[in-house]
Amino acid sequence: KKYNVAILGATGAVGQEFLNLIEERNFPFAELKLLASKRSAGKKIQFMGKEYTVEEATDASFEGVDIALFAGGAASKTFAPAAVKAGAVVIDNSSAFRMDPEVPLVVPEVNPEAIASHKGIIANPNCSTIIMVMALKPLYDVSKIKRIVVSTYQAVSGGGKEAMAELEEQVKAINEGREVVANILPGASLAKHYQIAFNLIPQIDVFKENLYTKEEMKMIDETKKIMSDDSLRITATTVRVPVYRSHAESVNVEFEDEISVEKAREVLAAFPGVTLTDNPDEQVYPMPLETSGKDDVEVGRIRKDYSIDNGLNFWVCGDQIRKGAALNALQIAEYMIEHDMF
Ligand SMILES: O=C(O)CCCc1cccc(C(=O)O)c1C(=O)O
Repeated sequence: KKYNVAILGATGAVGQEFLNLIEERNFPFAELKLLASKRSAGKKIQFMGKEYTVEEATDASFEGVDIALFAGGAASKTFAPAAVKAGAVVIDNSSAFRMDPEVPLVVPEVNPEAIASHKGIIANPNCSTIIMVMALKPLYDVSKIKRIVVSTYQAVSGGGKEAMAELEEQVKAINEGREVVANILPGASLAKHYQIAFNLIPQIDVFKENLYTKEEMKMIDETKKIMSDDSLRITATTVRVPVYRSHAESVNVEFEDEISVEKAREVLAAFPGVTLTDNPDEQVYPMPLETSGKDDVEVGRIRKDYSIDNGLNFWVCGDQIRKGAALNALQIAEYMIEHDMF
């Protein structure tokens, strides 16, 4: 069986990755519609030997569409109702519906059982959340998690193509002795912008009343929903780093019971979508340059946290555009096809 697919936000970094993955994974599509804002409409995209013209998204765009892949951003809130009404299943990479009790928030390797309760929209979690829960799930199955402390080192790709271009341009300007310009990071709509080249910016998205950023609160709130455990104690610090495509995260976990490093390595190595990259004797550990372009998240630096009972530390890296966004969303659609849920 083949499915009529629409990609909303087809011209952005995530939209482009959807196309790469649809081809690479032989996703069974019949018709393919590329939708974007008025600004990008009319753009021609070559895909699998055919030329597609990007159309401006309207409510009518979703007639006859079976699977609507939303790359993210504000358009999701605008068009999700019409897409659902047209009978499409929306897999939305934006935060618009993630915390809606009617909307499953899914990482297919972690909580696939949540998909069945969908009412037309399935939410793709925030990239940093996806990457972290891929490592947490196999460990949680061994012993219930009490508390998580995570610090992230997030690639500029999370700020979109423009943020990637900004890093590249700043490095060039520095090498050529030209003035360094910052217009995008830490966020295009924020009042102040800072150089990211050779710098770290401890702000991703806006600050909330509680002095956390939206990105930090997403990791906290979304992880509880995905793990179905509101008793989880989580704190997060999310930082922008001068890396192109992969996010890295330092995670500290306190469990109910002790888990040995050996046991942790065993269950992580066995978990689909995770690669164990952990051998200090050989200086082997995950690095963003290595995980970019790959499907799996990689886990290493696994060690006991001797400062508490039943604690472990680990380091996890994953491609933010791939498993952090487009791959996870496409895997949700693949799961639904495999389990005949359309
Ligand atoms: O910056 C990063 O490294 C990740 C940010 C991802 C992101 C960017 C803009 C808007 C949203 C959003 O949907 O709210 C999201 C999201 O939460 O997926």
